[in-house]
Amino acid sequence: MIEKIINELHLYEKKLLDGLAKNSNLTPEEIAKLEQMPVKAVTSAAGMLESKNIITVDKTSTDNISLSEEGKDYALNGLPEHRILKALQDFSNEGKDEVGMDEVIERAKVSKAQMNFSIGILMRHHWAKMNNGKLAITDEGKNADISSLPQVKFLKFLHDKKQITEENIPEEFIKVRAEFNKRKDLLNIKTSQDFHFILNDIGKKILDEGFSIQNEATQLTHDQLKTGSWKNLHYRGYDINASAPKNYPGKIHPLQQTIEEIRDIFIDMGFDEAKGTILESAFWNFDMLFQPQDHAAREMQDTFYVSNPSQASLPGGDLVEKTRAEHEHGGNTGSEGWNYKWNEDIAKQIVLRTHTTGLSVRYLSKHQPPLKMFSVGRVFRRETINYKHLPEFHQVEGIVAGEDMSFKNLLGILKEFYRKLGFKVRFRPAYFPYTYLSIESEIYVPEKKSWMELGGSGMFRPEVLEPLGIKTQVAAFGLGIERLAMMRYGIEDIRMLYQSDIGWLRKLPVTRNIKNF
Ligand SMILES: N[C@@H](Cc1ccccc1)C(=O)O
Repeated sequence: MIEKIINELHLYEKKLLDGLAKNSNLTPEEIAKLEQMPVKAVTSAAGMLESKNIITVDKTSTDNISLSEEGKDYALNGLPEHRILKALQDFSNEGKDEVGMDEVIERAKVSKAQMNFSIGILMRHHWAKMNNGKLAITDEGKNADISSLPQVKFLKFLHDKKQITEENIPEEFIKVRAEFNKRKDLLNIKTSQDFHFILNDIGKKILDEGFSIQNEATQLTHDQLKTGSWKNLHYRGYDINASAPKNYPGKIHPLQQTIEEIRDIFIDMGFDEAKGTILESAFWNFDMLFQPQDHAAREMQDTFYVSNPSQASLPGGDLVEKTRAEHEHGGNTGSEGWNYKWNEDIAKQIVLRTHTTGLSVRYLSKHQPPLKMFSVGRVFRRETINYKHLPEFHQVEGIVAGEDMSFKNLLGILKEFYRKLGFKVRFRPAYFPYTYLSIESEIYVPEKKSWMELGGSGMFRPEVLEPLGIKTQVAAFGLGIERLAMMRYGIEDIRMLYQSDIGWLRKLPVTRNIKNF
């Protein structure tokens, strides 16, 4: 029985017992020195031994009392109430038994607050009374011997001693000591802990039995393995209950995770992925989308314009002239167009793309229907930042073009896409210069009790399709991604997606795909 206990003792436990065998009155620091181990190891080994009922740890805490800075000041210059009493005594000796407050304050060198606080004490001791707003000294006040007051003596005592433990305070000061407890900031009290280890019966038996202290092998060396000396080493047992540090494995950022899932969904639905650039000419970003050159979205306060490079080149062929025709008079579509003079220079401006829809028309300029294309990318708008707006965010853009493509098909595609992500959305009529019919998808946010816009879509207008030579219907959509990520991960503020505060990220599960969460 005892042997089993001894076998299970850790090195530091043995060392502690060994120390106690030499002298049972040692402090943790003394044992640490004697047994060559850290003090912390002594206290934690003591805890282990106590839990095994081998020793008892007797913890005593001692309060060490000393004067605070304020206390020291009072020890040297007197407590405020005593300084006031002294001032009143002096005034009385000069023949003045009633003195105005301000005069007393000045002579006693106390603050107004100290004065207010002291008046109560002076009256309680019957040293002074208030008389028409003046302080009047009493006979008791006149005869009081300040230097023999217990408060004065105790302060002086503490000042001379510098520090004293609670138990060693002399009898005569016990009452003032308690009184000082009620006065804030006079005393500093530091509590120190003392440990005393007492061997229990099992502890004594262990020492009678005796044990050897072998240093334990922690890391095996090449040599020990080669020579076979590892066979004779003493190994420390594993403590499977020991707490281990928390592990935070790397994981894909929720926004990236959402993007990858969206990609998977469109690829599953048979879409081809296209990629574009962040810098885009106004021609592709706006003009090709039949967005008039005086359209509000093109203003500086909505769009980031790039000054270097200052101009984009426009595509060759007749695309530019056809676009001019759409804007000026609607081309051959039967539309009137916007009825203004289209300016090539404005189309040459370079912007940080405000949407990914420019990419869709670029794609249509190179590919003929039937086709299904999607693209994920960053877009930029001069937005005021708040819980659902950022000046930079991601969109998933897409077009579906084909003979039988209809507006109903578009609704079906959108519905299916959101369903696959786990969302139910509603559609609201909307307006975009380049689509008709146009809709906006919205999702309900219970926390905000309101609907949040997720993105626009619609059927490209003839004015968009004619210059491209596209003869079929084209359904198009451009959907925000950050807001979807917000909803999926229960984030109330879109900014969290871009903050380096990783607290909330750590709590997320380490799954690549949480499609059916
Ligand atoms: N480009 C629009 C969305 C959209 C795309 C395609 C068609 C219609 C609307 C936006 O940024 O909000």
